[in-house]
Amino acid sequence: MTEAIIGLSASEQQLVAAAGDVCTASDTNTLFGANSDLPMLLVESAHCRAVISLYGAQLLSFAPAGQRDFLWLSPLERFQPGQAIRGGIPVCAPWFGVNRRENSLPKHGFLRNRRWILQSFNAADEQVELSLAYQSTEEDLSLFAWPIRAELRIILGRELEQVLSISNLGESAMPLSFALHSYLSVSDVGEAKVCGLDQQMYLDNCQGLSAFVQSGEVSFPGEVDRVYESQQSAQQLVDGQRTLSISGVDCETVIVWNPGAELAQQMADVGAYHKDYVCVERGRAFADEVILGAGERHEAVMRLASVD
Ligand SMILES: O=P(O)(O)OC[C@H]1O[C@H](O)[C@H](O)[C@@H](O)[C@@H]1O
Repeated sequence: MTEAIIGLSASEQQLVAAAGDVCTASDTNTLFGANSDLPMLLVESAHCRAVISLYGAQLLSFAPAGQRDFLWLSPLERFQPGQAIRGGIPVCAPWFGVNRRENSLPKHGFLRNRRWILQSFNAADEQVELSLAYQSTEEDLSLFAWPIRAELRIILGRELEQVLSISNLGESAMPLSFALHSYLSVSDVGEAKVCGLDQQMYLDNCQGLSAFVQSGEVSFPGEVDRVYESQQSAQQLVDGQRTLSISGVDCETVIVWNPGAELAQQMADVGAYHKDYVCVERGRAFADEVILGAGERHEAVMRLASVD
């Protein structure tokens, strides 16, 4: 057994071994030269290359063959256990942003800071599909009173699909908000535009969540932090020669975020690299929050595709 798979359980190692050349168990030191050894999966198929962190069930890199990475991962990231990884697609749940009932709780819930379990891996001709799961612990109940089970299916082909499902294992109705918080790579945030939100109402998180109406495309002259509720259609991130489409099912809240130069300077893991990404997130938050009855489950799908 090599050092690289020490962080995996026996059943995870079996799944990786059965996948053959398509999947390799690795770690943050091997892949990113970090001073840590968080377990990572490297997927290399005929159609794409991807890196998945078992901490947070976080896809960190996804590049279809012949294309540049869809995702941004901070070059300053240090991959320390218990700290959210800056980049890729963090799973923010069971609440999004500041908890609106108890604002002292950690931002964006706890799922992005937990070790998920690899529960299946299937490689077919056109795509690779893996699923990761997390079931909340006694410790989590002090943060969120309802026990939950979360499952994330990651489907990797020439496009990317993520299916997040969260079940309420408790005995009473549970408030759920969440986001698949995609950090999308751009060549220059100053030139990037997000289309598909014209004339939509948004809550401006830079102005105390006051409501405004979007006029035209979203551009990024400085800090932008906006929440568009109840969006049924797709958005497009236009970045020079590349356009990415972001769409979803049962995740109608779209969050568009870039901290801008000034705020980024105060973020140790962003700094000048804020120019290299735009977040176009999909989830359910604010007016789109879900109330899940005892035993109920919510499933959301997000798709990212290049439309060049
Ligand atoms: O720094 P984090 O906790 O990862 O949050 C990063 C960002 O997430 C979302 O996009 C929010 O709308 C922003 O207000 C927040 O700054």
